[in-house]
Amino acid sequence: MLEILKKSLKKAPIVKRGKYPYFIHPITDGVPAIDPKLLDEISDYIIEYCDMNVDRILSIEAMGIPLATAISLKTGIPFSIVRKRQYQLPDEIKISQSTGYSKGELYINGVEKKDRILLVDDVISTGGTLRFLVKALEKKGVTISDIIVIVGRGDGVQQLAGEGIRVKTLVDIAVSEDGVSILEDTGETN
Ligand SMILES: O=P(O)(O)OC[C@H]1O[C@H](OP(=O)(O)OP(=O)(O)O)[C@H](O)[C@@H]1O
Ligand code: HPA
Repeated sequence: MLEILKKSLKKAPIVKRGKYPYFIHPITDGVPAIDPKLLDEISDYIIEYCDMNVDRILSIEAMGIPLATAISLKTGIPFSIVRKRQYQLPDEIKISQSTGYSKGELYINGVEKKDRILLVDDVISTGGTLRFLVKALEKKGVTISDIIVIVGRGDGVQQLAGEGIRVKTLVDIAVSEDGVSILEDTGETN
């Protein structure tokens, strides 16, 4: 199950961003290239595993976009993108983004209070990005059917679980300066 994803993760190179060992992978970086077979494998799995009874898929710029596109094409469900750019639309929600290696702002547009959404992203590490996003969506009154993330690393999933936010991952990994290893049977979907 998810063999293309696991095989490709084991080959991911590591670079240091400050002290943070950052793995580089097609799904999390678009580098070196996204194999359509990989996207196909992942999107089929998500459609099978998640509650797809939703009005909208919500993804986060940048690397949530190919995932949401693939799922949208297969299901006919439209998707919105949480952007790093401000639009100054009347209902825009600004949130802080904090990862293991960066800080910035994200801007939510295109979701309505009555919406039921599937939230999809490429990777969770500290959980900083999803924490603020989920809280802002809940405050707006949006219903989140599932939060699905392709790769789990670090303790973000556990941290958020402790705060009542359930994140499903397809594959969990450990990352060191030497490379990526797959943690079998630790993710909720494995
Ligand atoms: O759990 P966290 O520590 O918050 O890290 C996860 C976030 O980090 C990446 O965002 P980034 O803005 O770096 O990525 P991208 O523009 O390459 O998608 C990724 O897409 C997640 O949104
Ligand atoms: O190690 C990583 N690689 C790619 N994207 C990421 N987002 C958070 N951590 C990482």
